[in-house]
Amino acid sequence: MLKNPAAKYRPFTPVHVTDPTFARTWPDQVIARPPIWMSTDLRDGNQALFEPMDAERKMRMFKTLVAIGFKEIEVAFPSASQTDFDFVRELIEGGHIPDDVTIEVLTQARDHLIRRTFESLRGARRAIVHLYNATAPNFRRIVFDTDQAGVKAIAIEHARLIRDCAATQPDTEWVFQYSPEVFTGTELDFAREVCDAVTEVWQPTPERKCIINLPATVEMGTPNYYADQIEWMHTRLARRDSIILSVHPHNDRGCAVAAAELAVMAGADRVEGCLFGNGERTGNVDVVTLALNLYSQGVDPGLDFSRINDVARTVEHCTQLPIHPRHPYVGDLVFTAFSGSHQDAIKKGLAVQQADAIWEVPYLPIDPADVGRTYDSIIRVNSQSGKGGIAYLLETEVGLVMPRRLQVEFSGAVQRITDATGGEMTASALWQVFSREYLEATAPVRYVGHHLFEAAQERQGIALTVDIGGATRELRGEGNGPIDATVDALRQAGFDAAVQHYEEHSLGKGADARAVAYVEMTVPGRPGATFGVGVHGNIITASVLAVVSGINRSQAGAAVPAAAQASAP
Ligand SMILES: CC(=O)SCCNC(=O)CCNC(=O)[C@H](O)C(C)(C)COP(=O)(O)OP(=O)(O)OC[C@H]1O[C@@H](n2cnc3c(N)ncnc32)[C@H](O)[C@@H]1OP(=O)(O)O
Ligand SMILES: CC(C)C(=O)C(=O)O
Ligand SMILES: [Mg+2]
Repeated sequence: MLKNPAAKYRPFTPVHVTDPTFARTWPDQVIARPPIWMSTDLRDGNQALFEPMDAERKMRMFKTLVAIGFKEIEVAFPSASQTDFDFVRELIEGGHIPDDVTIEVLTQARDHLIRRTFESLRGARRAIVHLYNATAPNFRRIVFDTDQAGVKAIAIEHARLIRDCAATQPDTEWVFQYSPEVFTGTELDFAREVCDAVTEVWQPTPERKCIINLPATVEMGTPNYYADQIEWMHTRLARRDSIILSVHPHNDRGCAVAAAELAVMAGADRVEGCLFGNGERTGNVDVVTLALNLYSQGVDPGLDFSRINDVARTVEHCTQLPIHPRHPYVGDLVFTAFSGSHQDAIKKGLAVQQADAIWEVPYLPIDPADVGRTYDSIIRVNSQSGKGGIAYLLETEVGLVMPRRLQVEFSGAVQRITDATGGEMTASALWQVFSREYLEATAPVRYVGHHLFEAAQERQGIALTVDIGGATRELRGEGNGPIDATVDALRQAGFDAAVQHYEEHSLGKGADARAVAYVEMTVPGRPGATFGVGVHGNIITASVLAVVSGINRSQAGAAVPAAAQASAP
């Protein structure tokens, strides 16, 4: 890279420098309704592929665009190839175009290409013929080897030919569209001069409008510059009431979505783009993001992405290009949170969100369900996660509703693993860790069985059979309930502890339902509390197991008590 890029690159010239009388109003505008959408997936998107779509892919893309709700679809550059020409014929002759959908085709400003274009459209009910020629200074000089008058003459001459060709096919309702290619790099007054000259030929009326499309063929400046250019044209074009003002942003600087939104605020009526931003180089503007941005503001975009994954798979099939996992609204990871505080907020948000209320779940700009995504993969657990995500996954996938302090305790165990492995943990991996940590600890005490009996003064008695260090022991205890009695029995073997908190709930439903019991225990002489967990088909057994689990966990690293050793055979 150059130390002094100014030696090679020119900065963009702001509109107010070339026209000091210009006073922008777009920053105060709010987009309250959608623009007219035009999909150019089958033209600009198609011309940018390693392998342009074949007939099957084109038809599949066309039907998908129709199903989404596009009413204007640029279907081909018919004079470019037989495939494109045949596709237009197939759409018309095969009756594939719904009455409320208008097809559009592109042509260069060259006689034989225009004539071939009209041939492809024979029999169409309604069609938009899109004429373009580059108007920017470097194109005038390098591509056309001409001056302003020369490129203006090309536009006028071929606008006339289009008008005349259309007159020979009067059964079709024609709409004309003109694009001064590389509008973003064209002197504004010259762009206006050429557009005015074209509309002078076409003589549009408020009832039969033509389309003037102002492409950011190459995105050259910040989106506010594009908005200024659009507002300048919007307020200065001749026959404005007879023009649908269209924009066509590309994404060279990564700002196409912003440019399109600001352009609509600046007076554009229509936006051309592609699904998920396919298109030349860095792509055309992503119409899906634009539409769902509107949706997230409470504005119906008029395009239906309620099955966005299906649309994504179709686009990937047709373009043979992958969609990035972080692509807005559609990427595999965009409704996923890895970091702990995000997971915690999402979990809390989802818990309180009412189905018919204003969406307020933190970190998720829209409800994933609205675009056919599920909550399943929202929360994932890795080394950046905290207790919230872990608890959410175990609750939704396994049915475990952990007490809050257990969540904190268990997240430490998970953290040690994710720190060591660096990887993600699925719900089933978390359950394995949980089982190992709480349910499978059998030392120093392994539960063998128990039976309850009534002790004196209506107290609960327990005969608890355990294995300690390989020796089977029967411990007897009493208490005001089974848990208290189990604690008492284990005390006989030297395992002293007190239960501070107890919770139990069912795991699963119906005949297969089991109970899960959580006990929080303290041990004399040891700081803090420890959890024990038991899972069993019988709720009492689950509680007894929870106490044994708590004893084992609280004994980790401690010497086996003398009472336990003394009585071992
Ligand atoms: C910004 C855009 O996306 S514009 C759309 C671009 N899309 C495509 O080009 C895809 C389809 N294109 C094609 O199949 C071919 O390029 C065709 C059929 C249009 C033309 O093919 P060819 O005649 O062989 O020309 P080629 O592909 O080399 O294009 C360059 C020629 O087009 C001319 N040209 C470029 N744009 C225009 C225009 N809008 N109007 C008139 N001529 C133009 C150039 O001056 C050049 O002419 P030259 O050969 O006399 O120097
Ligand atoms: C043909 C025109 C509209 C185009 O695709 C562009 O300028 O990007
Ligand atoms: Mg383009």
